[in-house]
Amino acid sequence: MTMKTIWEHRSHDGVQGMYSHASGSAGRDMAFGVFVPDHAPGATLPVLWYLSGLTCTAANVVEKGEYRAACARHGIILVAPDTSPRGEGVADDADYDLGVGAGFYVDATQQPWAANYRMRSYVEEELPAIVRSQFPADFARQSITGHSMGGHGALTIALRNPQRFRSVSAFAPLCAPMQCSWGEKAFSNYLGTNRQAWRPYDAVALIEDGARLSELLVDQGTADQFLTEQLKPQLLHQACTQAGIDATIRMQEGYDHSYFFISTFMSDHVEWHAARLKQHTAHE
Ligand SMILES: N[C@@H](CCC(=O)N[C@@H](CS)C(=O)NCC(=O)O)C(=O)O
Repeated sequence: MTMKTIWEHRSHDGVQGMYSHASGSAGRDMAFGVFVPDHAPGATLPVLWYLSGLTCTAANVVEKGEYRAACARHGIILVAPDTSPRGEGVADDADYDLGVGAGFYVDATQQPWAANYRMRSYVEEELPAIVRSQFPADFARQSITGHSMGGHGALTIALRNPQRFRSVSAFAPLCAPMQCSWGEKAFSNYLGTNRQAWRPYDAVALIEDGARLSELLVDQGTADQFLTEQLKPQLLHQACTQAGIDATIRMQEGYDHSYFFISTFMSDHVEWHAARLKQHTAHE
């Protein structure tokens, strides 16, 4: 496996880089961002995964997420994957909510998507192996967060892999994609019409089916234009209450769906994860 450095810049007492590699899951080169705070020679640092939303590349959060000062303060590596395969020959759609920029963190089973749209395998398996081999990452200490479609990705990946992540949070996540038009459109195209096959990709359905976390943190703007039709935090709240999951869902007055909202609460999230990443567990 060869990783290429696209660029690196010193920033906030660390190095922000953009890298790429030939991905087996996506069948194309995939770019991803990594911020590594300064650290002692030989030391390894905990990892926070950040999954992005519709229309994003790995660059949006790197440019507008404002996470570096908090990550440097807490000694946390942040990894930002792309949201879909892209490039010549990759299936696409004219709409922004399907195809390139809209991978939904699923492994597609339907044509024409199945060949390249394997973002579940990419984010859960392939990219972690690369990060582990190329960066000073302590994989015993991982947390995950994301925005919108990426918040859906973070919640569902954490619910499916509770032993792997110390903590999960999200900014304006799609809480129940099976119950909104973005999710229904994506899942019927990528996964087919059998809704049972959608359930491993829906946070509320996963909780209804028995997946458990001890806690989660969500920030949601009240002026978010997608709140009512797509995001539906009340469904996550209900599911968590019934399942005994300690869900902190903070409605933030006047904030919209943009990176102006995300960057406002980013340091809160990094700090929340840092507190959990620093705790010692029984097997340490
Ligand atoms: N393009 C869509 C909105 C897509 C959108 O808001 N994407 C969010 C994630 S769901 C985003 O982060 N966009 C990129 C950015 O703001 O940098 C529209 O016109 O309604």
